[in-house]
Amino acid sequence: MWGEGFSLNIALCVSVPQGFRQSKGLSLLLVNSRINRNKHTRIFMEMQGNGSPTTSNQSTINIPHVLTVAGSDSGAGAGIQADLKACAARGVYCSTVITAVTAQNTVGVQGVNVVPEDFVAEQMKSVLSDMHVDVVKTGMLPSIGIVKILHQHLREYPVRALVVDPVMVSTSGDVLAGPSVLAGFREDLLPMADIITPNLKEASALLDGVKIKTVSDMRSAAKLLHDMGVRNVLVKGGDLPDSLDAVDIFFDGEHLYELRSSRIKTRNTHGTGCTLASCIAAELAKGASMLEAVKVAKCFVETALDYSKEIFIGNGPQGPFDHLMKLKSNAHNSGRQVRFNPSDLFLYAVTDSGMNRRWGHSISDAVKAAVQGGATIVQLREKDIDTRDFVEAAKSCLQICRAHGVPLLINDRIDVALACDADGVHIGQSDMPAHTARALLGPEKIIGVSCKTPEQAEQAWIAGADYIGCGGVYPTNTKANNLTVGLDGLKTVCLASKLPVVAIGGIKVSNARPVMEIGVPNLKGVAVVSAIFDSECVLTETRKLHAVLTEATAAVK
Ligand SMILES: Cc1ncc(COP(=O)(O)OP(=O)(O)O)c(N)n1
Ligand SMILES: Cc1nc(C(=O)O)sc1CCOP(=O)(O)O
Ligand SMILES: [Mg+2]
Repeated sequence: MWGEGFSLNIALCVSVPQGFRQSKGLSLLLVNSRINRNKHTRIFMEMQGNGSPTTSNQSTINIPHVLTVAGSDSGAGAGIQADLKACAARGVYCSTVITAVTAQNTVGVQGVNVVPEDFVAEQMKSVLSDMHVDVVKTGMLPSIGIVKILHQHLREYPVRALVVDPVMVSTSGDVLAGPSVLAGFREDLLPMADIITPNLKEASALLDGVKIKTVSDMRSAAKLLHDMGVRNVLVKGGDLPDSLDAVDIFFDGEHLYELRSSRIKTRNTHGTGCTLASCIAAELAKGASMLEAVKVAKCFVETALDYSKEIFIGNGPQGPFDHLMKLKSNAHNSGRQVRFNPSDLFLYAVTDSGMNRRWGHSISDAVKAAVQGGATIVQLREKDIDTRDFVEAAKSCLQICRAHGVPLLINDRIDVALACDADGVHIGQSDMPAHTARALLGPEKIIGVSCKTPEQAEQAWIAGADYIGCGGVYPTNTKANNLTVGLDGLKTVCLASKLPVVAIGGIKVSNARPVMEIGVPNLKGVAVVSAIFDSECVLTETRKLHAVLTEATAAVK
């Protein structure tokens, strides 16, 4: 509370992304924290009773924040309640502006009570004038007046992104926003929105009743909606007749992406639209790119539907699903704020038990030295170790990596990754298929796939991988019978890949530079085994390689 005798902490973001508001008159000090991976490091400035700010060293975690502007669903499957659960499941704070209160259950909507416009405005002001909101997500906007109020507030309090779910008709077929609101969407919200996520009926309504019956119609609709001023469009094809897959079309103004996932057979689909949009907002708030946010959101919804396909709540035709089931069944706290940052691939250290034995290093000592020397990601590639020992070694390495904010991946062994709650896995073309690994690990974990061709890179992307490893760039003795693709092969794969790439195979201090100099932006770094682990002093060798990579990267820029 403000006032005499009270001490108040005001947290300020140090790295202020584009569009973020900054409080006036308070200076910013950078507190560097590698653990706080989304860089929203904060400092506290204590406002004493006399109002004069004094700095303290206290640093806090800035939880990414989504504000949802939507209607309440008494059955809690959709609306504000779904948004809150989705954001909680994605580790994001969610504040709420309630636009309408609906009496609703699994049968349908029994009543709607629209909140007076003045009071919607008051809620918006309360949140936006006080809290640091990263992303606003909209759901049910029942009147054009409310759309206008939202538009005014977003102009006054700009946020980093606006996600618009143009809710018009409930899944039960009840009207939640009449045709008069369409004008508000077209004139005010779409030109401001970073993404709009209509289903087929909503896309059709926004496009004056145009018929959308096929994937090809969805593609045209996405382009037409983009022409209305919105930066990205996701047309959801859940209602597409005769489709075995759930097909969505994503258009970013340049590329059209067909995002397919398997259709989960369940009655519990109430609230999937709200959840998807909230998940997109949550991922954007955490710093993801739009395509990445959409892919994670789709994967989250698919996983949540799958996990809750047998639950039974209510007696109507459409039940809610459980957003937190995945969390409950996998109740680890990963301690990582951001799931994957491609720049983590910069210096990728891959362990080898033979080399560690040769030099008398334990796995965890070797990993510690690599991380201290500047490794930005670690993979445990232990081909000849008992599973029990592997899990134990992985747990100790995880502690080391977490302390340095470095992700730890497990090679080949999804079971070991799950057992120790590693940050992800790396798998090859003959290991478990990437889409199966994704289904087992859920949307949070990092998945890397070895690829030697553009086709494999495309498959990895479709399967939901986060990055690809491409090699052998040079001949290597570490992996038997490995095909060398060379620098040219690496470049071809990088150019074709929609995912970030790390180069691997025979890379060392003396030849790393030409790899980084191939000049393709999605080549993010090199993965090495012998260059650092086949040595007495892993720390020194890692430092040397880090220096070479840093120099080469600076030269390329
Ligand atoms: C980063 C990275 N890239 C490629 C590989 C090779 O994986 P894979 O083809 O499955 O071969 P093994 O390493 O399992 O022998 C990798 N491990 N890491
Ligand atoms: C594990 C691995 N995968 C490769 C691939 O081409 O996919 S090459 C490789 C071995 C890399 O070891 P070093 O750095 O000692 O050459
Ligand atoms: Mg493998």
